Amino acid sequence: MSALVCAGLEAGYFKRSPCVRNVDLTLDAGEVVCLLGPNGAGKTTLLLTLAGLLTSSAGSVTVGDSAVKSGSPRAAVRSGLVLVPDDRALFRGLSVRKNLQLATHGRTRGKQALGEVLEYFPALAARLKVDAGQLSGGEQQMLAIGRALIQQPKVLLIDELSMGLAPVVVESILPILRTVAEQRGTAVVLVEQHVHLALEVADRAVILVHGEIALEEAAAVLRRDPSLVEGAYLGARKLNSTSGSSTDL
Ligand SMILES: Nc1ncnc2c1ncn2[C@@H]1O[C@H](COP(=O)(O)OP(=O)(O)OP(=O)(O)O)[C@@H](O)[C@H]1O
Repeated sequence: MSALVCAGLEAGYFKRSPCVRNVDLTLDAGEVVCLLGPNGAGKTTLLLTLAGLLTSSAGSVTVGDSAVKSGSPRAAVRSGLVLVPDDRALFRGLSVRKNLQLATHGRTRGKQALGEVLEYFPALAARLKVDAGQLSGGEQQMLAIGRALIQQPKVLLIDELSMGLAPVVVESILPILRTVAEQRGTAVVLVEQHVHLALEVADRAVILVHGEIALEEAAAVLRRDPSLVEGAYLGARKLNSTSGSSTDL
């Protein structure tokens, strides 16, 4: 059974002009998919819709064998869809420990889950008493991912993992996601601007252009032939040459 099936998904901010259309996406348990695409392609919109923070105007989302109610963050989390948003949404004035403990609220095995997170991110174990706002960008991202992992996601959605981070920091975090996917069977959808780094850890890439899937291909194929990625992006740039994409191909 697939971890996530998204069929004919359509969503956006205005009724008659969806900015994500016809999205069919299936992820197996333990699979890491990087969601790529130029600025404004609809990557964040798709993740927000999967996380129930936007209501879809068409299509369906299924996690395991359960249909997920659209537009309900609570239903999404209960189904196992957990989002790490691009702003990380940490409680900056609370300690690392408190941020993690809050995520254990209402969870059975909360303490064990917290311990597991510290095993994935030993850097956080040394910073438990420090306020989240005092952490480095990389540590904040680890905390945001750690907090999401405490929710025991079946599907982990990570938006702009590298936002504000040096590539070397991104390189240290990405393999941990791979390990999480392999050890826990968590499916991961990763939005990442450093395309070559994302392709190193992903099984598959999905390239969104103007809200629709323009290319879906095994990461190994795209690593061997990056021109396929460039081709999909360039198609978008021809139509939108002033957008100033910040993506690092
Ligand atoms: N809150 C909003 N209200 C109205 N339109 C929005 C809103 N957020 C995004 N959009 C528009 O929706 C479209 C898709 O944006 P989205 O942020 O999903 O793209 P993205 O692929 O994540 O881009 P980026 O890489 O720049 O973050 C864009 O045209 C954007 O201008």
